[in-house]
Amino acid sequence: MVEVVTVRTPASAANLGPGFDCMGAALTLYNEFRFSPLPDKGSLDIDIKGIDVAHLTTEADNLAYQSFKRLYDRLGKKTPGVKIEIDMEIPLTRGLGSSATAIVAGLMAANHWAGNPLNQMEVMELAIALEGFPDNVVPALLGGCHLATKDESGWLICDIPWHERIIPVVAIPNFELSTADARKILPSRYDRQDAIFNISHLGLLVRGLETGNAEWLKRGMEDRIHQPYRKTLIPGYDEVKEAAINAGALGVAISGAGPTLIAFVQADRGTDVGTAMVESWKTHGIHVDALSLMLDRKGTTLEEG
Ligand SMILES: Nc1ncnc2c1ncn2[C@@H]1O[C@H](COP(=O)(O)OP(=O)(O)O)[C@@H](O)[C@H]1O
Ligand SMILES: N[C@@H](CCOP(=O)(O)O)C(=O)O
Repeated sequence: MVEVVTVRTPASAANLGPGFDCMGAALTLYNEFRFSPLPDKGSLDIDIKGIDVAHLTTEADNLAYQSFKRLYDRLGKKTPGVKIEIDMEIPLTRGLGSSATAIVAGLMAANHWAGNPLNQMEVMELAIALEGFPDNVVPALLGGCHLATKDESGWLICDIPWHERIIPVVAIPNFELSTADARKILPSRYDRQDAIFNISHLGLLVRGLETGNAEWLKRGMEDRIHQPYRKTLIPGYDEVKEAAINAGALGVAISGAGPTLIAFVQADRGTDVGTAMVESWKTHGIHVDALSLMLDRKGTTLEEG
């Protein structure tokens, strides 16, 4: 008999500038998913509360259920009846990895109910395949800041040291930008100089995160693979970024596919930087919530009951 399980999964900021489709960090903002058994195989009941619930389906195409079912399909087993209660804290479609939380939670719960036939790496590979890129699901699952790369021998996950004085501040505008739409506008080929720019800046960013070095962080969050294209979808991007830097941000980048911007600050500058971003966006008629968060170091947790 399977038990009720509660899965708590953190938000994530992917890319962090030059780490497009490979690097991301888990943040202390969470969605919670409670899975309870229903007697009839294949039956489903979904109940969602919290932020942005009106935008989510409670039918079988819900991403948490799709992911839950995907694991049973992979095992060649019939999906058991399940009630999923979701408590949303992470705003939807804003570049904070809400889709990754649904994928990771569905897979983790199903794996647990099935008796853990897949190890953590196998669950992660399934999650990456469902999301299409690794930089949200990997930090969401493991916590911390991670880089993921793949070659013919499979995925390799590398943890990125994070200086304890670096605080992530996210400014979340009140409009949505779907990741699919924000990927469509990217070119499929890049100039060699742009590739070199990104490779060198990712190196700077990694060392900046490790040491807290302000110059390395500021320049290390620049990139030429996605931000120059995506900023055209984010009204006020240049001004808001400048306002954050003037208020003391160490560096600023689009969080994931946007429209949220993430600034790194030193401990005591979170409020100043958040307020500067809110005020700057206000001049474009855009309401913004600014949150001073921390790096989540635990990743996804699963508890019985
Ligand atoms: N808690 C959730 N439960 C079910 N589906 C979710 C949940 N969170 C996100 N999703 C799905 O993910 C989509 C948003 O994904 P995406 O455009 O990648 O934005 P984000 O940056 O928030 O991940 C939603 O439209 C919805 O289909
Ligand atoms: N690397 C992806 C990350 C998307 O993150 P999300 O939180 O916006 O879903 C991309 O940049 O497309």
